[in-house]
Amino acid sequence: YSYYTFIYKLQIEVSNEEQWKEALLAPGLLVVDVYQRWCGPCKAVQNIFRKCKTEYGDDLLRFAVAEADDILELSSLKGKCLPVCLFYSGGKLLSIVRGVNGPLLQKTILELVDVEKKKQQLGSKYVPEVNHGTYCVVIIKPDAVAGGQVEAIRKKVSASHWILTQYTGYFRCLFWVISLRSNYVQEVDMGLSDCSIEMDSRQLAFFFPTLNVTSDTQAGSISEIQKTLALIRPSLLRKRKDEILKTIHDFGFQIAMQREITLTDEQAKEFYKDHDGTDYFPGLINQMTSGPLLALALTREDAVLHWRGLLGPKVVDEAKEKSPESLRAQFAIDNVAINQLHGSSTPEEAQRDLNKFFPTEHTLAVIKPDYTQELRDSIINRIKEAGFSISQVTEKKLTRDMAEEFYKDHVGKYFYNHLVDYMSRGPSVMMILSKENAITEWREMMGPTDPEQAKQGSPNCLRAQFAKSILENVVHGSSNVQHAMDNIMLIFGDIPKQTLLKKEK
Ligand SMILES: Nc1ncnc2c1ncn2[C@@H]1O[C@H](COP(=O)(O)OP(=O)(O)OP(=O)(O)O)[C@@H](O)[C@H]1O
Repeated sequence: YSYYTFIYKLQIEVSNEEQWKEALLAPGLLVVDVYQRWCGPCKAVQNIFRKCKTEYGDDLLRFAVAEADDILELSSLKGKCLPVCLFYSGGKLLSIVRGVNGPLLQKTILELVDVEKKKQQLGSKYVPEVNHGTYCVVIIKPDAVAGGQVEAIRKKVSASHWILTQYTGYFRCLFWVISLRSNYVQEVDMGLSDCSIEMDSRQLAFFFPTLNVTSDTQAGSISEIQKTLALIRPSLLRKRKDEILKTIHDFGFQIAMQREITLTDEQAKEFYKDHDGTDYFPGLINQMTSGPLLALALTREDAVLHWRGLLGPKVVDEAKEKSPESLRAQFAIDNVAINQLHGSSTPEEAQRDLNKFFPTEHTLAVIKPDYTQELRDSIINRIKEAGFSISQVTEKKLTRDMAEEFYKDHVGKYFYNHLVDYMSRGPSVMMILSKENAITEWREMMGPTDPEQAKQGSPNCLRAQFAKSILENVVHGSSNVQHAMDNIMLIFGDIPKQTLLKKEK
């Protein structure tokens, strides 16, 4: 097309890719009526366009007609031209209006021309306004979740003008709320038959009862943080450990706990006892015991469903064929028929799985003498906030004999007598803390022995914040399972031992 046709004709005709590119690059708003050969361009919309041109007409508003068959980008509209009008600026699709809807066409043109004017006036200072009122619910159906298509769908959403603001799991579906990044209505074509998108306030209210659609999109409350168990099987762990850990991280999971472990035949059979008798059972057990595997406790919102969604089909060949993007396809190991990644199927199963690989541990925590009531309460609050349960608690003054026994490993050190004096001069708070990984996590909360070193390396730890000196360093924690058992016995005697053993079962 030429400058002259543009001036004299209301709509330029675009009939090949070159013209399409040229039309998209020109400045201002481009309104394209997409038609199909058998019905021709829509006469009714031309009247509306002419009216708009006279009313708002300036060189920021251009019209075109294009045949769906001629242009690759428009080919998805074949059979759907009712008519369909597309609105472009700077080569980007901004909005779609279907059908001869005069008021909507006029309103859309007016709003978008207005945006073009602002862009022209403000240049690089122009910031698009965000319309918080436009929300959609995306339902990702079970087949798509199980088929490992979640990530492909997420990419499509974020490549468009939509932002994922909330998500939740329900039955075996994922529900997302997406909201518009920009100021106009736009349809999203996910190009996936498994994904239905609907705009319906009843759905929103049902699945996201706390969503406040008038609030800032980022402030919407994200669903609960969950934990799930992921297993990286021995062959993958040997060959591509760093890569799979990076991928897990990239997908927004935190690794709350990890443990490398070589399972015995018995342990593997117990873990997969529901699969006993299947033809793949011997291969699975063989693979599970062929070396160390890595057990991970992964956390993020809806961790269980998200991790399952990424894994894809269980059978490696099926994963490769149907969901090549899925992790089981991406991280398949040559000549190994068993998939390399496990994930719990439900939150209940996740809890059971996690307990197997990260059993509840008990540790002895002590708030050392001279604490104030306020300090005691604030340390106990921190303990609870960190997710420990306090299985037993007592306040008691150690006798000198008990203090000597408690710190017997330090006999002969220059600070030993001072330490025994300090520990026996007033009451201490003695607690049994229970949690997976309790020993390590409580020691991390305490921080290094010397508060000066603690202030440098971990300023939020208890010793950095409350310790007076390396000797009077506020808190104690067992250093290993044996110490924990010995000291719990020393302080609490026989009864809790039985309680603890019962809990461990
Ligand atoms: N160099 C030192 N000078 C003075 N006191 C020390 C010194 N090193 C350790 N202590 C005291 O002895 C306690 C036991 O020392 P240890 O090396 O076991 O440290 P910890 O395991 O960090 O502390 P805890 O056993 O009390 O949990 C310390 O908490 C501290 O009260």
